[in-house]
Amino acid sequence: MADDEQLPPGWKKQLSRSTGQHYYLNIYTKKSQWDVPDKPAETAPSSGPDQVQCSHLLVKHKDSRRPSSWREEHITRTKDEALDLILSYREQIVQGKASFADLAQKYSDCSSARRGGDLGPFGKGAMQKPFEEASFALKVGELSEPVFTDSGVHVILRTV
Ligand SMILES: O=C(CCc1ccccc1)N[C@H](Cc1nc2ccccc2[nH]1)C(=O)O
Repeated sequence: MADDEQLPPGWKKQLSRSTGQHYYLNIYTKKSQWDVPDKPAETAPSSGPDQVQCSHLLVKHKDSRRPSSWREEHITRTKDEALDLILSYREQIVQGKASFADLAQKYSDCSSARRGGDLGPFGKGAMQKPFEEASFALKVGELSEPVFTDSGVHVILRTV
């Protein structure tokens, strides 16, 4: 049975009062495990990447923060109509009938349209919260569900 001194750094051997079995406590995260640890205790739960890179397709509506874009000087569609458009674009992308970059370039109401929707790398605090939370929740290559911000309705593709 490994004693504390033989354990990798950051672990403490404990005795379970309920089962009489030994378990191992990570002294940093306070997480415990039954198996004898074979590597140093992680010092903090992994908090994910500092930055992500995403492309997005934005459809604005009459209640958007700035209901104007390179495509349309005065945007009058409703939020529901914007959502319907985003869902139709998303469906075309999922079915492989069009590429994300093509549709963003043609239809996005954001100036990033000229780059196929690419926003470049960004960290936390750079974008409106709903957009940030959706972006950081995506895996690389994953497409978001519709995301609502003050700018309008987005679909987001995480690229890096
Ligand atoms: O704020 C911008 C520029 C965004 C941008 C960032 C980096 C590179 C290129 C563009 N455009 C807004 C529309 C808009 N609102 C957004 C909210 C979150 C992410 C991208 C967004 N785009 C607008 O045009 O009203």
